[in-house]
Amino acid sequence: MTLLSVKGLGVARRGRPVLHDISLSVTAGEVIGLIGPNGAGKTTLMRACLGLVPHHGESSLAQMPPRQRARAAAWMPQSREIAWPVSVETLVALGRTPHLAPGQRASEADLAAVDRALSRMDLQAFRHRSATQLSGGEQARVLIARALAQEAPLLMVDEPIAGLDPGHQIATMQAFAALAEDGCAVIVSLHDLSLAVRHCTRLIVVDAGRIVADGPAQAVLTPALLRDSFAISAWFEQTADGPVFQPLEVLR
Ligand SMILES: Nc1ncnc2c1ncn2[C@@H]1O[C@H](COP(=O)(O)OP(=O)(O)OP(=O)(O)O)[C@@H](O)[C@H]1O
Repeated sequence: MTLLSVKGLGVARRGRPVLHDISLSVTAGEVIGLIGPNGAGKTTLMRACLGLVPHHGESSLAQMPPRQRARAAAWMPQSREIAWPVSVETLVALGRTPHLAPGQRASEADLAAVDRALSRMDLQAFRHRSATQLSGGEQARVLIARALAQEAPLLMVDEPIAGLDPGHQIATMQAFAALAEDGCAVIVSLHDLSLAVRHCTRLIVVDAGRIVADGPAQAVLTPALLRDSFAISAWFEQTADGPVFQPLEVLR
């Protein structure tokens, strides 16, 4: 099942084109790692797909009315700001808003979705803590949990694992893989190519506002692409423990 279809998407910022002619489709079961150097256009691409920035071209999500879109896709932006000192549980429950009519209280099913999200992000012990009093990494996990609680078919997350400790980085990527196995899809932007290689079914490389590669890690992360887009060399092997990727040198 196709969960996102994009054709000829482009974005200009302050009159300068930053995204050019992007076409892609996302299918249930995929964990797509959106990778590329700083300023390449990853955030802009996700925001344009969601209709959050002016764009030209087509995105199936951008065309939906906001309420329908919020049920079709959950979005966790890069900004980690939590403004209100509400409990973790209350904040994560906000993820259920698209499923509630105005004034409607959360049902047993909504509370169960909140529990699942807290559990997936290892936050049960934090349930009653004030979200503003958590560490940066803990707050990031709360915001991921809020997006998970939405239980939308497509999850779009912008650098969700930045600032998480190694165990929670791996567990978060595994949670995304489990969602995909359950028939959802995930688009995750990230800079950690080692984790991208191990946990994503597909990598999309954005460079200077264009998709320059799209496919399985082995086909995408060639020495030439790593040199041209990331200016690095790397060691990349299929091992008995799965694919292992280690950046080695800067080539510039
Ligand atoms: N509001 C804005 N006004 C002007 N230019 C912008 C704006 N937002 C983004 N840009 C520019 O658009 C380009 C793409 O930015 P974007 O945030 O999408 O990159 P990114 O790939 O997500 O980068 P990073 O890995 O550093 O988060 C950059 O050149 C950036 O400076």
